[in-house]
Amino acid sequence: MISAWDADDVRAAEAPLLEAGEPLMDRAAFALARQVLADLRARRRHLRGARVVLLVGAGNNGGDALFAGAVLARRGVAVTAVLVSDRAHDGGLTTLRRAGGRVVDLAGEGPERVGAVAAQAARADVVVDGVLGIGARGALRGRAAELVDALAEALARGDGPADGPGRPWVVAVDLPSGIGADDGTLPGPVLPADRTVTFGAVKPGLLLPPAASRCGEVTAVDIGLALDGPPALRRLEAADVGRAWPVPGPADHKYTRGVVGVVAGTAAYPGAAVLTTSGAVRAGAGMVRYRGPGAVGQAVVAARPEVVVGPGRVQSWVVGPGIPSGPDQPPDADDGQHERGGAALAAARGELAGVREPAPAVVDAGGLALLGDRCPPWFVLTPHAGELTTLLRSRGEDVRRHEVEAAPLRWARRAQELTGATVLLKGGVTVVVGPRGAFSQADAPGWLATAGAGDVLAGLLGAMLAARSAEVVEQPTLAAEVAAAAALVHGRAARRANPGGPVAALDVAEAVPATVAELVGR
Ligand SMILES: NC(=O)C1=CN([C@@H]2O[C@H](COP(=O)(O)OP(=O)(O)OC[C@H]3O[C@@H](n4cnc5c(N)ncnc54)[C@H](O)[C@@H]3O)[C@@H](O)[C@H]2O)[C@@H](O)CC1
Ligand SMILES: [K+]
Repeated sequence: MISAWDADDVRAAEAPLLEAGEPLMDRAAFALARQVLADLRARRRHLRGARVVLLVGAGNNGGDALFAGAVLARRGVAVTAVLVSDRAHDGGLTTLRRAGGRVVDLAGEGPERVGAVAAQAARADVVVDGVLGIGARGALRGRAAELVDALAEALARGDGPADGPGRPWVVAVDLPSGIGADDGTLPGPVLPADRTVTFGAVKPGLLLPPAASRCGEVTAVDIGLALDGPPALRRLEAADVGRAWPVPGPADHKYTRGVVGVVAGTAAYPGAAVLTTSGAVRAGAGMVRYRGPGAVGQAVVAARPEVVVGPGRVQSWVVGPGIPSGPDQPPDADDGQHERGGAALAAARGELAGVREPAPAVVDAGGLALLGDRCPPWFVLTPHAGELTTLLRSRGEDVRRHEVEAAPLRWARRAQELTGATVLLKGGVTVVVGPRGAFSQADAPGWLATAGAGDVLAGLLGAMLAARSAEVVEQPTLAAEVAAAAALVHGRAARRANPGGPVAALDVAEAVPATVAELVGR
């Protein structure tokens, strides 16, 4: 598991150590220098003659870069520090100069000089981005913004060392300067990094869209901070999911494995019913019950003879894939699925006459229009950004889709607060928010963005919730963890279905059993 802490928590953990005189910056800078040396060695035969440009801001982030630059200079690397602010870390600057580093001051310079320096930096072997760290407030401003803009443009054009592999390797210090450390937003220009060396703890912004795609490989360095509060964000890894997977024993039967009830698909969209039930069957549900129009039920059974059509005991519900949601739908276009979905959600709340036990529910697509005012945390909503926008707007938030995409954690959290449910926001990186704690999962290849993939995820998640039905209802935080695990399995199954190439949704479902076997076999 990767845990990430907000900037304030990192600062609070640093404070007592700094007071005690612990050399945190030395540790950070030394680790940064070691990583840059390793990256240089991977790219060229000799350190001597290698060129490193440091982009240096006013604060301690720039200090880290300057001290690391001094270590590099002592190893024979040609180091140039470009100061983008009126101030720079005094000790760092003196140390770099003593080690033989050059300093270029951009304070008071015009756009021409900024352009020339950017062109020089574009010919370095490594650019170290130490403009801003966790002290950043809003978008990069002034000279820093101009330089980063010019350099990002030069790098995108492919200007770079004639004898090198095309362009410099960019290493961000703590985080790519100008991203939102806590929320992964991109308020302004950012120099995309190939690697981010982050100190003390991973910051949530490094794991969250849209900033995560600007961070490259994230290398976390321990500088001795004790972060003992709960992390702001977590990311499950394969071993976490393997450990938690309920592997059946000799005493298990279909009801201990979990029965998934699926309300999905209509005559117009029968495929969603096939894909959702396939996802649930392939994830190892004890049994899958389909609830829907007869003709769709026949298609489901033809594809998956394991599925039982009709009512009966259910330990988790999946409501909504392939069910229309728009107000412009004629009332009979849903083949009775809204009514079945409403009954399923009432049963899942524990409010249906004759149903004693509440049960977890996955609420997807058209099911989202069936939610009441407040939901229990064992309801997992699985919208994409467009559906989340509709949900938020229906609850009074004046928000547009592009705003949701620009700050997915913020808006998933808002939807969690407004509904009480657990929210899984689908995307290239999946964000899950429960009543306490959030996850981000980046397991899926881009190829997974294909019609029907979400239906498979809904079925897969339904099966995972059914297997731990009572626990999920009892522990308000568990649904989010199970949802994050489902996103991991889904993404890995897509990779397994066709490594490096296109996948169809049903192929993803078919790849789930082998994916799970690999996870639990660890
Ligand atoms: N506190 C510590 O002891 C440690 C801090 N470390 C480093 O220190 C960093 C935090 O240092 P600071 O708190 O000095 O903050 P930063 O270095 O992130 O930047 C703060 C400075 O940037 C300016 N600034 C803020 N927003 C700006 C914007 N949008 N455009 C232009 N300038 C802006 C501020 O005026 C301030 O002077 C961490 O990210 C990490 O790299 C590490 O050395 C480890 C130890
Ligand atoms: K930085």
